[in-house]
Amino acid sequence: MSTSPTISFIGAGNMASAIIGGMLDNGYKAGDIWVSAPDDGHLQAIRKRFGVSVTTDNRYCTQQANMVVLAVKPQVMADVCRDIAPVVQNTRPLMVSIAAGLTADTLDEWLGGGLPLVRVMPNTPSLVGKGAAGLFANKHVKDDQKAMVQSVFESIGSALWVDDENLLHGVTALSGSGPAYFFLMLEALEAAATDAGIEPATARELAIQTMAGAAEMAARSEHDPAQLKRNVMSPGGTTEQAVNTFEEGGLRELVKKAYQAAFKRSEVMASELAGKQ
Ligand SMILES: NC(=O)C1=CN([C@@H]2O[C@H](COP(=O)(O)OP(=O)(O)OC[C@H]3O[C@@H](n4cnc5c(N)ncnc54)[C@H](OP(=O)(O)O)[C@@H]3O)[C@@H](O)[C@H]2O)C=CC1
Ligand SMILES: O=C(O)[C@@H]1CCC=N1
Repeated sequence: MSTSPTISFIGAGNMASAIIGGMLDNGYKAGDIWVSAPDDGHLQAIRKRFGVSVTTDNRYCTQQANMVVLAVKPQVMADVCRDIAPVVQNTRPLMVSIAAGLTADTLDEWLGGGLPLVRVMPNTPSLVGKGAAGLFANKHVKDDQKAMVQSVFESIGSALWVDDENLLHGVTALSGSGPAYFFLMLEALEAAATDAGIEPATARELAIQTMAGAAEMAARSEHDPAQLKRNVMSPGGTTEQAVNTFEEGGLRELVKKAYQAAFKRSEVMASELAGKQ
């Protein structure tokens, strides 16, 4: 990390906690991080857990920072942005939104206009340094500001830029929502193995280690996932039976439908919330 910006998070929920936890494990200092949210009890828990500075005052939190991360639900974003607009129009920090759906133009309008703004679609594995984030910069963002936000998200995983903002719908449906798809797979595998008599704790550990091992292999291997799958499928063996069952049950089509449902929801949120007063 070349610089040490002060970074303020507006919102202290699942995603802010995941990003902050990952940053602190990867070289960022608690003293450079501020967090604001309405519930002081919740904030005190965050302060104890991470040692960051906290306040219930979004404007005060915003004022401290070179980089302000908007980490509230899309539905409250308009009110939050309008409230801090006078501050950011004065201090002109780099604004970063991690909200699903909301476009850079909509956010910039709520913030009073003309601000450098990066939209990031991160995911919760950021907490363990294994995040995957897609990033889009509006036209006001300078190269050093791009480097600043990239440095934050690279400290907690992969950070890849897209040059067309519409592609963030596709990133949201892939890596933003994606951890939930794999958690669902873990739940289902664990349940099947437990039904077959394996102790729940044993089933969970074997399932998790298998998923982590498969992901690590896919990341490191020169082969594509299809080949890696074939390498497990001995002709006439057990895996073939399971994979055929998935294929006959329409797993690929189901995954595509699920992906498209998430994509569509991101688009709908963008257009519904753009008109919010
Ligand atoms: N969860 C995920 O996997 C991902 C989420 N996102 C995006 O991240 C954003 C946050 O999601 P997530 O962390 O899951 O949501 P959470 O509900 O966990 O957190 C929302 C936070 O916003 C705070 N908040 C509510 N109103 C205000 C306000 N007026 N001012 C300041 N803070 C406020 C809440 O405060 P309090 O603590 O007091 O209740 C809470 O801390 C969303 O926009 C979502 O689209 C993006 C990628 C992945
Ligand atoms: O479900 C959501 O809307 C957010 C965005 C991606 C992951 N969680």
